Amino acid sequence: MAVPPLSQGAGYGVVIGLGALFAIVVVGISRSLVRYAGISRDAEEFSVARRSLGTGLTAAAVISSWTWSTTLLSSVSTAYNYGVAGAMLYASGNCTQIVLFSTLAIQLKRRAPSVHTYLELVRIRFGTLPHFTYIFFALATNILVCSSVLLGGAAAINSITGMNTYAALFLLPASVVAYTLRGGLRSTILADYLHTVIIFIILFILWLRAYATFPEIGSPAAMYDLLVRAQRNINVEGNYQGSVLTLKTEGGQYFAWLSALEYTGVVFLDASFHQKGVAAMPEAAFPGYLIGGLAWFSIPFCLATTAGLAALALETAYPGFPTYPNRIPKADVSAGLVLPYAAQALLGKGGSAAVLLLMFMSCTSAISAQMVGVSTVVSYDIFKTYFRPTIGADKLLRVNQYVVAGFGLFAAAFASLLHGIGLDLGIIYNLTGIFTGAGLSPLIFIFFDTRLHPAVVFPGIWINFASGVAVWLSLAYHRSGVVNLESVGGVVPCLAGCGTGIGVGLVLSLLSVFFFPREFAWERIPEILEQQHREQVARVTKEPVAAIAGEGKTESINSTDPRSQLEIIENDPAYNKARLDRFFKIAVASSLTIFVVITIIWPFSLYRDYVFTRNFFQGWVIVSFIWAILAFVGVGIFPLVQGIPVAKTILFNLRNKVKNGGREQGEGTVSPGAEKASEGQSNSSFVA
Ligand SMILES: NC(N)=O
Repeated sequence: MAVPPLSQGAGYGVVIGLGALFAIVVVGISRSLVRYAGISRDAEEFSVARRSLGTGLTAAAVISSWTWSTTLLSSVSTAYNYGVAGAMLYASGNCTQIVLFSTLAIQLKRRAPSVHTYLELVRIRFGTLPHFTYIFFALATNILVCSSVLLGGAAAINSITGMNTYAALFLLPASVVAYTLRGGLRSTILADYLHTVIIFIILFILWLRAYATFPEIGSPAAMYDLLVRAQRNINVEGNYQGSVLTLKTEGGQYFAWLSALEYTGVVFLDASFHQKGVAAMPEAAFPGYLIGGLAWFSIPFCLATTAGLAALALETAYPGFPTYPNRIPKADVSAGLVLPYAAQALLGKGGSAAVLLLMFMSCTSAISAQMVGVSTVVSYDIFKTYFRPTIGADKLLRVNQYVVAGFGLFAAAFASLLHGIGLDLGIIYNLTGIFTGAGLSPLIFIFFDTRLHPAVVFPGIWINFASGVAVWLSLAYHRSGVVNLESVGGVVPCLAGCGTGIGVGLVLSLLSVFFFPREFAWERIPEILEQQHREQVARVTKEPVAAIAGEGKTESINSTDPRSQLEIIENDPAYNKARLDRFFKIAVASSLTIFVVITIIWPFSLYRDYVFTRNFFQGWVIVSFIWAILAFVGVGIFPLVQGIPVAKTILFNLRNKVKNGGREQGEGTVSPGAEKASEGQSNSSFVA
């Protein structure tokens, strides 16, 4: 590994200092919203932001919770491995599941608008064992995601500053816990927004440096020439003519399909994505996911087309490249270090500092979303459901907070364990699908079909999982003659294992739907909720169910209870059935179109015996930059514009406070004059 360009002090300074600064800023904004914009603090606000997010913040939340350190590091490594195709295929393989997810978000609003997590829907439909099965796979997904985010981030920080990897693994989550504890979903989204803006700014700087001002490159045409020259030492196995300038890539395709499948599993099973769908207003869910997904595409596409190709062009040609005159060692590529090396070559210490910032931003924004997701699952799906069914909103908020702190510690310890046994970002990235594939097919049927048999969920998902593991390990052994970290982390065995889990689940689901249907009526949800609630209370209080029923349901209802949410939502015109049906149709049509265009037509129309010409390459690079600019408008500027009414409300109330000599009108008070502004709350993405 090359000598770290920055000091350890810089590493600790960013991770601890910037962490503290972010915590202060975000807690400050969060307090202002409570004091001056009428936002209250309880479990409902903590977990689903009162289901009030507008389009802008939903989009910002989606892009930032999908922009992991893994995204930045792996996309650049993939471009380094497979050339221009790697950048494009990383982006396309990981983008469309976000857009496709918008259909699940709307469907949940149409069919089960009162739930906080999709796991509640599983329980309503199938009961306890299927519920626990999905809780297991949902939490496994969160743990794998956090591990890969932390492992990639800590490895990069270690290579840039020499900071101890274990220290980075523990300090990165620590700074997130502070503001997540305080504000829950809304404050993590506000922090995410700030992170995303900074990530885009650094992306623009890198692109402009590589393609406009860097003396060794300086233009897309010069990059092309350097790549052609570098090609003399490079033969990418499986690429047309071994070229880094073709989209015909076998290895890149395997990688893209592994990404598409395993990360569809991640997005659909990870409670934090559903949570943002739940938190979005009905009219904001689809456009929020659409803008977020398309904007996200630009980050790996533009970044990898810049840094991944710059690394290929410079590593053996430019003495300022950290590994010059050698190619980057394989282990460093797998650990995700191509991005820090390229940034250092392009911008010197400034580039290393930029990547350090990128790592901090992307790790903390992803981890905060994961923390809120996990805390919501543990508090609502485990604690409230099985231990304290009548718990109030305030007490549930406490549980949420304990879980946030506990999960932060657990994630750091687990990632340290993986680091200790030699698992790096590349291996975790590949094997994630073994865990996320098993539950994917049944989940799609749970959302979109009413005939699934409970046995397909339990024990069905365990059968899918066991089949996936068997195929994965056998193929690893068959290809390498040995089962070790290297063989089980290979793309092909992992793709086969993930595909098997999904495929077996699909076959079982179809068999059940066509031959053993178990009809479910969505209209029965209120009745089932009531019955399940009575059973939970009876189990905890050890009273007969009939006695609980005699108490009358309102006595044990509070704002965290899906039954009360159902009543609120039923009276909300935003949840009008015809309106939701229309959103659903638009979401299905648009997301399928985007899937077909971005994942099938675009890459496969160019999957031919073709090496980019200089002109084509220039156009390609310019498109990557324009896409990033449009994305910034969507997720950087649009949320700000939508937030203006709430900013006005806060300023109005602050001014009143100053006029009244520091006396407040009361916490959460919105003055009459400002009410007009806060009417925009439902449209305003900063509160809303
Ligand atoms: N978020 C991903 N898959 O990079």
